[in-house]
Amino acid sequence: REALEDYYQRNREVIINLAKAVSKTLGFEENYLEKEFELETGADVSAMNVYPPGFKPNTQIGLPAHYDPGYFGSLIQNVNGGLQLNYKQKWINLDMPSNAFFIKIGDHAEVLTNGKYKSPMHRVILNNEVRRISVATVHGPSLDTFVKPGPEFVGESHPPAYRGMIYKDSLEANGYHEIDGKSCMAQLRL
Ligand SMILES: O=C(O)CCC(=O)C(=O)O
Ligand SMILES: [Fe+2]
Repeated sequence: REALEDYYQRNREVIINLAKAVSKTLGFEENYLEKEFELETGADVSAMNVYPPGFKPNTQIGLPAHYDPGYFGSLIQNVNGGLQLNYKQKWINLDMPSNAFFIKIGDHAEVLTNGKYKSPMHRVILNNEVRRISVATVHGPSLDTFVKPGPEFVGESHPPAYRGMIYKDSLEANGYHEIDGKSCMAQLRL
């Protein structure tokens, strides 16, 4: 329990610092994302996943294709291999050592940036030999935050590509992170 608390605390420090760095990269002041997503009361949800070894060589699905809500998603795992990201309609294996920390863009960063940043579709393939354990955390805005494309990302050549929604409602649209291939993105895309 102590180790987990320590992990989540440090995890959040990294995430908030990354939010500052990304805000600056986007050309804003460093608290831009923290303000837009009201991160003082941000809602993080974490899942600990255990995947058994597979029986057939690298084909069995451990977790079907889906998108994650939130602005960033972070991941640690005990063995390399398993997570695949969809890029240009192809599945790419994430090559990530077991001592690494992986962060990806979530659906609500895609909405805020009006599609400038993309939330990758991903899935998990069972490893043949070993059991895989992962801790995946969805870093979300405050539950009451209304997330819509930021005015800075909308213009004549960039009409809004997503509708706005209260974060809590988009979690509901997402089936509260039930993995069934469904995503709030289907309802947010215009
Ligand atoms: O176990 C993993 O690598 C990913 C888990 C995941 O995508 C999730 O919990 O949303
Ligand atoms: Fe996921």
